[in-house]
Amino acid sequence: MEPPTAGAGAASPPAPTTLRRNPPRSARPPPTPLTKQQPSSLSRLLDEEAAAAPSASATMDRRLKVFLRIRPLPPPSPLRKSKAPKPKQPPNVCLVANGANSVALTVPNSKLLDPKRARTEVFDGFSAIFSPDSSQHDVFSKVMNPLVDEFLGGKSALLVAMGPTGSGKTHTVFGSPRNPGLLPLTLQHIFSATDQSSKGICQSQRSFCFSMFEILSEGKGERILDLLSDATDIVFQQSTIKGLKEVFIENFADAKRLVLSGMLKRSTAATNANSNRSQCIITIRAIHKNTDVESEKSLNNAVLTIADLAGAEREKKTGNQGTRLLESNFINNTSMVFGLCLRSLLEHQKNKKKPLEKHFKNSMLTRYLKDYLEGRKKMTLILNVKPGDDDYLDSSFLLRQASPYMKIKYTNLENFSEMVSQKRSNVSLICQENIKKRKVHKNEVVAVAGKNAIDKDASIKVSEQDESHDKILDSELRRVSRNEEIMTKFARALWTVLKQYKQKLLESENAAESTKKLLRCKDIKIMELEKKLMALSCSCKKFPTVEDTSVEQSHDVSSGQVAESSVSLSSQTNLGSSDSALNDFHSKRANLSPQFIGASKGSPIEQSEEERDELHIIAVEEIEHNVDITGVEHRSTPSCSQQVNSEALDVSSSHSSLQLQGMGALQQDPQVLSAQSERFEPTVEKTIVEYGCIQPPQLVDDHGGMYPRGLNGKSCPTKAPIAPIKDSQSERPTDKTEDLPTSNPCNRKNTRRRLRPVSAMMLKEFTAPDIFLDTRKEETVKLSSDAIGRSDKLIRLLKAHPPRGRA
Ligand SMILES: Nc1ncnc2c1ncn2[C@@H]1O[C@H](COP(=O)(O)OP(=O)(O)OP(=O)(O)O)[C@@H](O)[C@H]1O
Repeated sequence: MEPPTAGAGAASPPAPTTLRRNPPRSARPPPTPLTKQQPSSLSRLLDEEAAAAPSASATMDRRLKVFLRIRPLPPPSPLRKSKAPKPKQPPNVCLVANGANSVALTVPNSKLLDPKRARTEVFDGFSAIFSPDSSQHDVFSKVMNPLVDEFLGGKSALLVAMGPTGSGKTHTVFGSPRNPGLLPLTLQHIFSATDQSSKGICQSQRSFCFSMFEILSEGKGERILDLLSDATDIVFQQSTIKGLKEVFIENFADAKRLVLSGMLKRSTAATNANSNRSQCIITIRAIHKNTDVESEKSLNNAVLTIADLAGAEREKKTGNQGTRLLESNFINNTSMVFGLCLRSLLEHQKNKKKPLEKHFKNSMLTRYLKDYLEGRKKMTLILNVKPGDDDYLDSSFLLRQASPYMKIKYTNLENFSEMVSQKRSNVSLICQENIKKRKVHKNEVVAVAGKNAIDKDASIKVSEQDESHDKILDSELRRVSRNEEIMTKFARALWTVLKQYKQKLLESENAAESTKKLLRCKDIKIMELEKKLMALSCSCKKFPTVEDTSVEQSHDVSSGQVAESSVSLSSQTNLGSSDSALNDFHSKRANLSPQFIGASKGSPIEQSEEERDELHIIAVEEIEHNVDITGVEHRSTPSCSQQVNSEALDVSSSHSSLQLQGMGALQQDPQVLSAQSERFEPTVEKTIVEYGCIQPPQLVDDHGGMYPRGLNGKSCPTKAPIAPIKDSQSERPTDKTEDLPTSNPCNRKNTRRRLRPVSAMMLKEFTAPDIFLDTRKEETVKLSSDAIGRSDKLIRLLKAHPPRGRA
């Protein structure tokens, strides 16, 4: 029967796709001489190169060895055995060994998207493939025996068992009493070899230290548990474990007992997969007891390490939760970090420019195995896999992850270790020399530098240190100078700002000075106005008291002044200078207006009551008119004069009221006048209290005499005083009886209060600095206090000299 053609392919199943990973490299055959003649120089060279070139097996030896062990399929469960009928077909297997160094992984039908397109992956390049029927001894002989030999030869070695959970890692490493694993077989081999050597092959006597511990998760961290003791103070420091118990083992029986006790202590947790939840590490350290120096050197520091990693697991499969989930994460994380370290090493070996990443820092296990993961010591991997279809994903993941590791090379391990030790010794020597040389002067060091190599290195080191020191100093100086420059600029800017502020301050001081001067001028003006007002009031007071004296007319003396002069006369009479006042009045009389003159001439003394009343009315009107003129004048002057205006109004109104009183007093009986003067006393006091020492009730004239200036209308409720100026202006009464009731004390008071805020406001314009306002207040207070004293004096004088009424 002919094979199916391409055209008949539709009826036959499609050919499976096969991927090959890590195909074995064919070693280049050594060149063979063409003839048996005398070899030429070229052929000699080729021969030498062939001899120098490593053989294929030697190349393979230098690579990281990766073994694959396929565990047998688990036997059917007893329940299945008893009840279910025995399946005719064996369970499907996805992983089969298809050679000495390769396996084929076929995607199971259940995982195929297209069942017609089967897919198989072939993984080549393993050091050996152990089929499910392989024994522990087979594994030991191929995997462990070379490592033990190297260990006994003085080289450290590491075996790591990797694989998914339940794949047979623990079985491979520890085995069972009936079927011992790699560790028991190794111990047995070591002690059998030691026994042989002790029987005469080697004169040296060896002993070994055995330790066993595990790294397990604790919360979100990791911790170490010693499996040979109950010590709890175990600390991991720089790839070494402090506090870990190391037990001397001198024979296989002791070692076997220790392994069993450690196995019992190893923490296991019952998960669905019933797996170990920790990374177990066993170390065997060789100690040479002989005094032979060379043997001791070769055996020292040789450690054989076997690591049984916890199996990576999928959460979906195990159904872990809570703490178990944390453990699972820890296990998977450790496996991942382990793989990353090896991948980084491979990348670094492929391309030296790529740095060797420090992934080992991320896990305690990888930190402990740092030297192996960085390629300084030799390591061997044994991958444990399960061949069933159900484990396809785990097996595929592991094979894909680990197959690249086979390309990791261990080249020049001895040289590397020698180089490292040499480097370390050099470094220590240099450090010692540096400590010494630091005490010596730099020139002396340079002089001594040429004597020997160590001294040379030391001097170079010192000079390098000096250079670096100089560089640091330079950078520091630059930084300091930059800072200084910045500070200088800042200080300049600050100085400029301060200057500007100083200038502004001077300007404001000048403005304050000018304001002070202006205020002084205003004060002077106020004083002058007050004096003028006083003079006017004095001249007005003298008119009505003396009527038989001829006076000359004066253009600046008004009838109001004449009216006021009557008050002045009465007051002056009260003050005890009636004669001089009369003389003065006579002289002033000459200046009176013609109408007054006529009036006085007509009936100088024998004036009827009606005429006198008319004269009084005229006098009052004239006073009001005069005061109105004064008020208008003051209002027309700017701001500060408003104060004067208000004061003038006060004065004029007070004078008017006093004038009325005085005139009334002239008409009344002296006893009545004295009674009225008695009523003045409390009135004056009340007025002082009301004014709050702001408006002085009296003023002093140029001659030191005191004149009544402001007696409040309240003091004479029975006698109505003249109405406030504003009222009198607007409603100038033609009838005296209508005017009197409107000029009550209350109205007067209100008028005064209305004027005060205006004057205060205007004053404020000139007294922006508070200090001047305060000064002004002080002056006012002083004047008020003086006025109080004077009013008291006036009252006393009035009491002592009551005004005399006319006969
Ligand atoms: N090659 C083998 N031959 C016979 N039985 C095996 C083999 N490999 C494993 N087994 C059995 O499979 C079961 C699980 O094996 P083991 O405990 O070694 O798995 P594991 O990989 O260590 O799991 P975990 O990582 O979870 O601890 C054990 O009962 C063991 O006896």
